[in-house]
Amino acid sequence: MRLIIREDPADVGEYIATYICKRINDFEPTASRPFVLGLPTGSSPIPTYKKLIEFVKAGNLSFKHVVTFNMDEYVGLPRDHPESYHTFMFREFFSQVDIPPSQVNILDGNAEDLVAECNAYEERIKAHGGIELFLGGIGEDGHIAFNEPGSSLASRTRIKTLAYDTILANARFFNNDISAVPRMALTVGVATVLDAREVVVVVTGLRKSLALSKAIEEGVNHLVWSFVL
Ligand SMILES: N[C@@H]1[C@@H](O)[C@H](O)[C@@H](COP(=O)(O)O)O[C@@H]1O
Repeated sequence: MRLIIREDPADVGEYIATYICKRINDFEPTASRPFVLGLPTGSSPIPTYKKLIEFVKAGNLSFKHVVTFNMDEYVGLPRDHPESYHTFMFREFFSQVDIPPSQVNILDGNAEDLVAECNAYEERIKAHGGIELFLGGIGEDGHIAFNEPGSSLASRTRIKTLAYDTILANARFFNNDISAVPRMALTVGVATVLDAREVVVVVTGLRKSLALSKAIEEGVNHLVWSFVL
């Protein structure tokens, strides 16, 4: 694991976006050999998305041959709800870069059979040869994607009930109305993330300092995310 410290969220975004840009360009993706990129939602990756958009607009990066897999999605929230992760991703990123929508993969939290949806997602990742680089964020309680504390390190894409702390933290996106926050989500598992050839986790803000210190200073642990990364 490498810990890279930058001055503020904008610098973090610039560093990560520059890194992802280089990884994609060095990979020289084509239609038959696309770059497979895992992506998160949340406020932490927004500066990275902003920079990546700038690189695309400046002609230094293209998502034409990139296939993306998002980490998670709420269960039962309409796809066009302003806080669904579908809406978030298209608003903050996909609509502003040249990625063909057919190359975007996001879990469907309204699928009739949620278990089948999760299993099919794992299969789709496998069919693409696995994820080259998984960008992730963490919650204040140390979760990655929606793998709440206690999630198995061997976990795969599945349905998860959100921890109360996560519901509280995410209420800020639902007019601070706790009852409006979905109780369940579909999420890639810890093992799904770890299978990626490279994982980059963006951690910004004082609220994440305890989770980060545990990741850096303590051992591998299923109670606080990705300590394995
Ligand atoms: N499921 C998402 C996580 O994937 C994300 O990492 C976390 C942190 O969000 P933020 O970056 O806004 O702190 O929020 C949600 O719980």
